[in-house]
Amino acid sequence: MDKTKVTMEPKKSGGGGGAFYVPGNDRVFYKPPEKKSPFGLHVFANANAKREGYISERIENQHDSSDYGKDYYHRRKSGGQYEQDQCGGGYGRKQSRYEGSMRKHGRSSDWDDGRLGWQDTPRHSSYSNASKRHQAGSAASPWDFSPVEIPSGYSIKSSSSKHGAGSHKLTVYSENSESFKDGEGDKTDLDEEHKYEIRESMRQEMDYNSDVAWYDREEGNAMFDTTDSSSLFYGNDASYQKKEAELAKRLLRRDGTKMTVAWSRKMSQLNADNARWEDSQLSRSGAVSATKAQTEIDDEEEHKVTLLVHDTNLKPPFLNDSAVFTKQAEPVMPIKDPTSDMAIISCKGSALVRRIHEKQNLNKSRQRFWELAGSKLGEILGVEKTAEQIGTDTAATGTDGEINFKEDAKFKQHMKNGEAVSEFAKSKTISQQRQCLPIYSVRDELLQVIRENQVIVVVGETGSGKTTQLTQYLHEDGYTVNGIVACTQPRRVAAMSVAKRVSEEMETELGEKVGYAIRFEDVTGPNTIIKYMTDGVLMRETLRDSDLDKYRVVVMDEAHERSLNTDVLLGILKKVVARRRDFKLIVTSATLDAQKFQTFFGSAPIFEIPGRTFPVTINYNESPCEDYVEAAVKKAITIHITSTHGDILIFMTGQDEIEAACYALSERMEQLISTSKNRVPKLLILPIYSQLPADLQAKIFQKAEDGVRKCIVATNIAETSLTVDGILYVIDTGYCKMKVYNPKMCMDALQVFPISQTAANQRAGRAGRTEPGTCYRLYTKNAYRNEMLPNPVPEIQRTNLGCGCWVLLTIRAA
Ligand SMILES: Nc1ncnc2c1ncn2[C@@H]1O[C@H](COP(=O)(O)OP(=O)(O)OP(=O)(O)O)[C@@H](O)[C@H]1O
Repeated sequence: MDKTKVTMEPKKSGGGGGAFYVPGNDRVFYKPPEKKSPFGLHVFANANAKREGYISERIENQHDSSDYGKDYYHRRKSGGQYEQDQCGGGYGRKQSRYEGSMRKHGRSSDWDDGRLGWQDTPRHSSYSNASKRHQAGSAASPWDFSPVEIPSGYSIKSSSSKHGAGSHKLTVYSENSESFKDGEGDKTDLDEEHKYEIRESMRQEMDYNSDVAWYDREEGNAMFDTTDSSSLFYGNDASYQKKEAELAKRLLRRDGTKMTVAWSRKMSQLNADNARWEDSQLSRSGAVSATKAQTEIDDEEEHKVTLLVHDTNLKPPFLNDSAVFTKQAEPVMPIKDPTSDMAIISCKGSALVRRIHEKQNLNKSRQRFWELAGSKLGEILGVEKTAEQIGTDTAATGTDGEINFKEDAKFKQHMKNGEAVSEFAKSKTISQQRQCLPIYSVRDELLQVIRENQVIVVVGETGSGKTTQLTQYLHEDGYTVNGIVACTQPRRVAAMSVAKRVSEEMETELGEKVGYAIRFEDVTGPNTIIKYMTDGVLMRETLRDSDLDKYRVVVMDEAHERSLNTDVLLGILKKVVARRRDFKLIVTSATLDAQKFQTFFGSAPIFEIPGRTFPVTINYNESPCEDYVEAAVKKAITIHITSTHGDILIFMTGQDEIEAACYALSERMEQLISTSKNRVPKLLILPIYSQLPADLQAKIFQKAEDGVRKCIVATNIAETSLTVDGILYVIDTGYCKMKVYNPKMCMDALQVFPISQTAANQRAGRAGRTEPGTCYRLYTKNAYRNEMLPNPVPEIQRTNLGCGCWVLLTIRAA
């Protein structure tokens, strides 16, 4: 008989764990202080004891352990059914179920073949695996019966080392065991021996496990549902198989394949997230006051670090409601009368724009739906990209595959030499054209005033030659011998186009004697003596060189626009003028509001340029128009049909309106061509706004084909300094977008407002530059006089000054 005697002794070592001592092998096994084990004696014993009414009997006899042992052994001997159930039935099944995990730990021996009754508690890892599996389906613990008070912690000694290290076990003999077939004497001896062994071992193990169960239950752990008769250790085979099937089903995907560990984790995470969301919803709704706190901390949790960031110190003061940084609670509205027709119409916006947007969005989504090229489906079906799509994709990509986002913003490569369109330009040489300008008649007086004064304010009508001629006169008068003559413009397109024109007049390459510098593009060289630039670029240069040493004269053009950069620059240049005696400043303005500049610079002389190149006829609407975009489109079509020649320039407020107007124009032209019996001349529709790529912006300066009329739809970037040869008609809607700072929201907002009278005159001035022109104002004369401000509200009064202040602080620090 292969028998191992096991005796139990009180624990020698402290702590919750115990030592397994195997005599003859002198090997001590540490038993970890586990709280529970589904494989140990306690479970087996408790489950069966409950079935047999053993526990109640045991409680009755707990003061007489020998009797209890006897009773137990007696029943073992006589209760055949019981023995069979334990050794060959229920437990056999249980053992086979967990065989894998046990063998993993090298416990394979003869007691592992299912014949033997029970075995010691598995190691921690197999325990934890099993517990994890059962927690999913179990609601209560098998230790849920009343616990018995017993001393905790015992060590177990094995009386035999026959099975080698690690094969210690408690043995219960089965009926078909060899020992039972031996003689009666042997049997009696064995009975006596096992009476003690079983009584002690059973009691100690059960006591230990009951103790564990007691503490475990207190902690809220539940491994097995004692109320569930189909629980694992109750031996209900059908329900066990059902649970197995459920578990297997849960580990399968919908397509029948097995779940990977990652997927299973994902599912668990998803379930956990859902549960957390439900908890938060419940607590928010007030249905529960708090959720149960997690008391168990697993290994992963231990490694997690929770960072608590207190935002009280990080919150910037301007986000703190208590700090007030402005005394002005209301935004400064650049509007004369908020109840006027124009103000109300500007708030309502254009109905045509809304209609077209809806239509375009619908078309776009349809187009996207059918557009297979470039998509995955397109690749599968072999749909190739069109040349246009490839061009768009690779336009900004350089030879090495790098993306150059600034490439599109460069004007120089797109600007071709201007071809004359008007009779004025065609019939006269450039020098003759220059001599026709109003400024030419006052050239000498002007130069004399400049020689005598350090700061001069020059006022003149649109097209009188301030921008293009003044710089050349200064060059001719010797101001470029030891310095550069700079001319600032509020807008990039103006700086670029004027530089181009002056380089043509001076018969030099753009970038040589005459150049321009705008954001992302510096077309100047070492020989540059006349430099056009945006006011923003000059302001940046003052950060590097506060005295602007390389400049001899600075012409601040279109100062009446009162952009933020212009106003800041005026302040900076005033100091430069004070520091440098050789420096000259000329401020040009299209309005008679020049006294302000005069005063600012300490009674600087104002020089007026009389007259204009060509007259401009102004036409007003008889009544206010509700939809100015619709009215502008109609007016353009009317001009196109009724007039013989001359290009059209329409002013809109922004990109969305421009796109809508271009769409409506092309749609109506198509209708016109298809319905008209007479031949309708072509209309070339050209949008221009600041966000448009430079190549498309440059198109407005190119001559259209013969017999084709250009119709430019622009924002106010075409309002000043721009000369497009051939423009005879200007359609002025009377509105523009302006940035206004809202102190309540602490943000700038871009809103549509009626323009000022000065701006209206500037718009009209885009016609009549190379031949007499007409301006159609889509508002009444009364509105011009009473609903428009005479001058625009300076940007410095209506926008956020954060950026300007930074610049000034930087200059002061430099
Ligand atoms: N690209 C061009 N093609 C043809 N003529 C041009 C061109 N640019 C300027 N001119 C001529 O030069 C004139 C003066 O233009 P300039 O821009 O200097 O006037 P301005 O007084 O600055 O006007 P504004 O204040 O409106 O900018 C124009 O009226 C026009 O006759």
